[in-house]
Amino acid sequence: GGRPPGLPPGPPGLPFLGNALQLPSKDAYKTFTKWGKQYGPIVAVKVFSQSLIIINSVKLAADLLNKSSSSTSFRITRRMVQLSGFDRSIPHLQPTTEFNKSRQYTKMALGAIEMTQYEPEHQRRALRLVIKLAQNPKNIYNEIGVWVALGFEHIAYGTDDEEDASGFVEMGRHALAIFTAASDPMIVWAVDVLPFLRHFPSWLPGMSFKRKAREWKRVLRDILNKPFHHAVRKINAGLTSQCLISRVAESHSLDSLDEDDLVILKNAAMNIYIGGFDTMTSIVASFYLAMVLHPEAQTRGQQEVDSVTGRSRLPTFADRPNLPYVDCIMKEVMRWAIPTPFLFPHVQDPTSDAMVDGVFVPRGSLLIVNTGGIFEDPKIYANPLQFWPERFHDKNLLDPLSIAFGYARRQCTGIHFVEKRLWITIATTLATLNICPPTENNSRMPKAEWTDGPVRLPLTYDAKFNVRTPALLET
Ligand code: HEM
Repeated sequence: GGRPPGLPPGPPGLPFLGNALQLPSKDAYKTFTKWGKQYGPIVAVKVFSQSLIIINSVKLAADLLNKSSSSTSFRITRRMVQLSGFDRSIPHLQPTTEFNKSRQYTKMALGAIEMTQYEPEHQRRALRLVIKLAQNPKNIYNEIGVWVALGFEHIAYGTDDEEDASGFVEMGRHALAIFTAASDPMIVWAVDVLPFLRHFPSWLPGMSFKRKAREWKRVLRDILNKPFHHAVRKINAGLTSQCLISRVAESHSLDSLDEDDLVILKNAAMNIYIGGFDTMTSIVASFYLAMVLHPEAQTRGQQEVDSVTGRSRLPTFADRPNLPYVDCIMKEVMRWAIPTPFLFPHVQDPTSDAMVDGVFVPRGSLLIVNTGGIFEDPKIYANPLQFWPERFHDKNLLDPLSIAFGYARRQCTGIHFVEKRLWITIATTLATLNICPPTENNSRMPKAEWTDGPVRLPLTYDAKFNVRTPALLET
């Protein structure tokens, strides 16, 4: 059939399959950028019967996802997500009352005010990471990953680091791996394409998804319940520090929640706990990678921090107005190494088509913002592949943090957390460490390369973390 008027242009596809065979299996955002150059800032492709609208323009993204957010905040329904029970976690909830409630809960722990009250804890935890890296530079990823996980465990469930003997970090990682496999828009499970398969018994060939879904459900049940009950036991014994569960206990009393509210609360806590594992590990690891590769930026950052602290104390949030270059580094890391190069697709209301800025958006289309492509657009950022924090002295330049976290009512619930935790981690690192290549002769210089997928991480690399201000690490 012909294209409806107003449907954006795009690569021609095959009958039935549409553009399925052209869908990139690697570096999707680079293919989206290439299509953008070829067909314009908005591109339509079809995979089987599913329309994808790829947005390569900041203005169109805002018009579609902010201004028209009441009809563009849906999510795609994935069978594996439903079968395994992850459909009640925020990224997959449709914009319903449950969705609003769940986001309301996460705000009680991650809101702007809560994150400001949490500043002393952000400072303590940034210092803890720096000490860990100085002590054990052999396994950067593991140190950062465990540090990230324990940080969220504290915010969601009020646990102290020592308590992780309970194994919640491993449990969280396992649950996140499952969530990712079930949700990855580039992985097509047979049951997603041919939904009737779910009615077949699991012992038939090709039905392994059923067994998988059952196994995943068990993991999900543990991650929803075990840390939650641990928190409740501690609250009842009067032992917890402030966390999501304790805040809810104070404001509503946990006993007053009905069965359904309890499920919503457990899912919200779980979303706080594992929602930021990969993105946060990615951005922190990319910051250290940038420092290894760009000693000039590192030195400039260290000089700025030293000029404010006199090397006699650690930086604090009160210093932020006097540390503009630290802000530049944060923005540049987010731009250069965006963990989520194409957001998490929104979906146009499955019951109605839309016309936005003269663009026809068929009902149920996947709306994919190519953030990674926008961050590498030379018309916005000169020499985009270069890591160069100084570019952000220009106050008119698009702030990457203003679009990296997505749009309107689906905007990332972790945004205030990241803005605080990442900033203080950068400032504390500059104050205390020299990050160097792993060998003197630069023979094992890390590369600026990332894994593929909806959340990308820098490829593993080695670095040296030399302490430059030992007195500041003595706590
Ligand atoms: C550098 C770090 C992070 C980046 C780049 C990031 C990015 C994103 C993006 C692009 C989305 C999709 C927004 C949209 O659909 O418009 C998202 C959603 C989400 N993020 Fe983050 N995120 C980060 C950290 C975190 C953290 C720390 C948490 C929690 C502690 C978190 C929890 C969530 C949740 C629950 C959603 C789903 C929101 C919804 O569907 O309504 N993220 N994030």
